Amino acid sequence: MTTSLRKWDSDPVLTVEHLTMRFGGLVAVNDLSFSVGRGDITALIGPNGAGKTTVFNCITGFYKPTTGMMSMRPRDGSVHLLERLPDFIVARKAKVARTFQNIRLFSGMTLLENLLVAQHNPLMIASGMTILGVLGIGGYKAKEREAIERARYWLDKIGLSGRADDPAGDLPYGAQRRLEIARAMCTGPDLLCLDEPAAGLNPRESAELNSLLLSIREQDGTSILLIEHDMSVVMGISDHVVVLEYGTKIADGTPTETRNDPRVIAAYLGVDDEEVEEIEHELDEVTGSEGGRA
Ligand SMILES: Nc1ncnc2c1ncn2[C@@H]1O[C@H](COP(=O)(O)OP(=O)(O)OP(=O)(O)O)[C@@H](O)[C@H]1O
Repeated sequence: MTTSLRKWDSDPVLTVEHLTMRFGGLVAVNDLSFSVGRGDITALIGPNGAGKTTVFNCITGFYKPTTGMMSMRPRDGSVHLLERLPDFIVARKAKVARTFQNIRLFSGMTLLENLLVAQHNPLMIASGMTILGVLGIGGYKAKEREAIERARYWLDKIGLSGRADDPAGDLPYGAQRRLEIARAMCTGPDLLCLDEPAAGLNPRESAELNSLLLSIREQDGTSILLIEHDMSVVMGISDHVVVLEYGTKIADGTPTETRNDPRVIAAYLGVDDEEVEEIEHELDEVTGSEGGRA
């Protein structure tokens, strides 16, 4: 990818500037700035405790950051400063959806019901919160039909149409993960934030996940920000990788650039600062030159 194609510079959907999050004396995220390109798959990676989930919690309004600014620009041309919004407005107006590290489906509800619950807000608004909605007067019936169609579209896309009426809790683990992504997509987001979507998946499920995320990017035009430890997912499908260590950004670039960055290698191998130069030297020998790394 050449510099001119870096969407995160030329057309960012999300810009995070000088984000800091402190918990008492602990600085979980330290003066972090990065952008997510519109239509890109961006991976936020780093060792355990690096601050990745905290960044997600700030973006999605679960935490109010200590300092910093996060601007979200959905396709409708609006601009939203996420640090000023409560979480339900982040989802509804700024069009940011998320999944969590631990699956949070309604396991007793059917697959279809899980996808309809995600669309509860627009349905309530269409009902006018009145008896008219219950009677099917006004736009409620049409909105309800749209919600069912959207749910069926996503069930089809994740390959689970045949199980629409089964309880979500009966699905195998990998299918539950896909259902969570479908549920987030039913809210019509411009930015989909996924917290370790490949955790616990076997290689076949991991490959299915990669295809699903690529098709979300290509067919639905939704930008994706994902936290992931599975390097086959990160390196296989990402356009852009941002690396954190102890809350601080240590690398930001294409997958190839970050994979070969000595600071990233050092962070993952857990080596000391002095050893980074040695690794840098070894990498130069392998790649032939400084420029060969990118
Ligand atoms: N609500 C909280 N209160 C206090 N400390 C917190 C809170 N949330 C996170 N932390 C601390 O902030 C640091 C970053 O945690 P975070 O969960 O963001 O890391 P992570 O990179 O997502 O880790 P992992 O890959 O293990 O999920 C850790 O030291 C964690 O203990």
